[in-house]
Amino acid sequence: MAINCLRGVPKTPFLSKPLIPPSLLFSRRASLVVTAAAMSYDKELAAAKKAAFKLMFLLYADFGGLSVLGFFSLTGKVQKALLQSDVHSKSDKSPVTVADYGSQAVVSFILEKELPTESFSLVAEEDSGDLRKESGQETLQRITKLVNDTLVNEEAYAIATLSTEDVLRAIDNGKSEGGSSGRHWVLDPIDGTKGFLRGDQYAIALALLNEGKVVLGVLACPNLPLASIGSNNQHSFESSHDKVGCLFFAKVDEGTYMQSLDGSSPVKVHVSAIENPEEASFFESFEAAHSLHDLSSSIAKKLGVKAPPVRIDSQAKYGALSRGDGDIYLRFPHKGYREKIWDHAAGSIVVTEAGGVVTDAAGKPLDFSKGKYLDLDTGIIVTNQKLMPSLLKAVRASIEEKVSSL
Ligand SMILES: Nc1ncnc2c1ncn2[C@@H]1O[C@H](COP(=O)(O)O)[C@@H](O)[C@H]1OP(=O)(O)O
Ligand SMILES: [Mg+2]
Ligand SMILES: [Mg+2]
Ligand SMILES: [Mg+2]
Repeated sequence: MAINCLRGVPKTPFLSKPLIPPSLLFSRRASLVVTAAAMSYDKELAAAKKAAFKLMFLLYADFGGLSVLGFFSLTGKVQKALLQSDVHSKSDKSPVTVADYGSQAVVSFILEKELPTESFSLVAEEDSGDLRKESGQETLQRITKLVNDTLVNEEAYAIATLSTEDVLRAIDNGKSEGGSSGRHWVLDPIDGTKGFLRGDQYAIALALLNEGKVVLGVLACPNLPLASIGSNNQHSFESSHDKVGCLFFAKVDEGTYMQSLDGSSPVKVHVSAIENPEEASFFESFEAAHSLHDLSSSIAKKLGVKAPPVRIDSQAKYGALSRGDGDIYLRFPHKGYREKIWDHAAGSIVVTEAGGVVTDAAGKPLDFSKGKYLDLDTGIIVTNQKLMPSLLKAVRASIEEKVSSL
């Protein structure tokens, strides 16, 4: 397996925290240290992984017959074909499916049930507006069935069958505005819906913000092969016989881990250690409408990158980069597009905890504390620490060239 990894599971963070020196006792700093020590986010991570794994099994293309969790009457292939056939268009013309809504309802429901003592705030992509209209009733019935099928084995929740109203409420839990104080979950229920519909890459991306910072992220990529998807290895994931389905997870200061669907232990992953741009490869969006491919290729040329771009959908790019499949991710949306926090929160912690760097085109860290939008300069660039200075230089030069040619 071409992954930079060390086998092992995360250590219990309590054991590695220093004791508080007497001089700090009763001071404001001491209370901050105590608070930080108390915040292991273990149960939050467990809840987030539970929701993401359930959805991975639900959406996994070649699930057929495998009944590890035993909660499906349909095989994955049939299930997924049904989900992919039910597509609607949102007001911004982007597609939304029963899977997007169903995934948001399932995550919202599981987080609330698993973390009953915490106040619950969720910033998520979908809302129930269209499902409350007459024209949305059939779709709402299908979503409700999907959610009930997914939760059927959760006896511990002691729930009766969920009604359509329960499902609408679970989706609308995602209406929080986020911000710089308190805790907020951030969810993209299906990131890369176009990739999902094509049978290519997509992700379920869930992160937790605390005081405006991402402290935990789970990125489930049901179609991502366990083997590297480096630049010489582009193929149709659906037809691949390789093992597919990877879940990445990261907690602040504890590294990034990857887990497969077969129940094996998580492996620690690292970004690549490449220093020479000539040996580097880069990821960008599959959809040209999502990112300026000509700007990326000008940057790559200036840097001296020789390999062609690896074009894949969704935050699977962050996951692949976190395990060293590629070295750079370039994202330059068309003018006027505003990036949302749910498109980067989980991916960014997965990469930074694996040793990488995520900034805007000006080299500033992403700021997740401003509500549902990221307020940033021009684009998003991701790479390892060694390559970042020369990448930033190439980005600046290419942007200047582009501006002066207009
Ligand atoms: N016009 C756009 N420009 C940039 N990103 C977009 C645009 N429209 C949708 N997106 C979002 O970009 C992300 C996918 O980008 P990519 O696959 O190119 O990396 C998704 O989050 C997608 O939303 P969605 O979550 O609805 O799929
Ligand atoms: Mg969408
Ligand atoms: Mg998205
Ligand atoms: Mg989405």
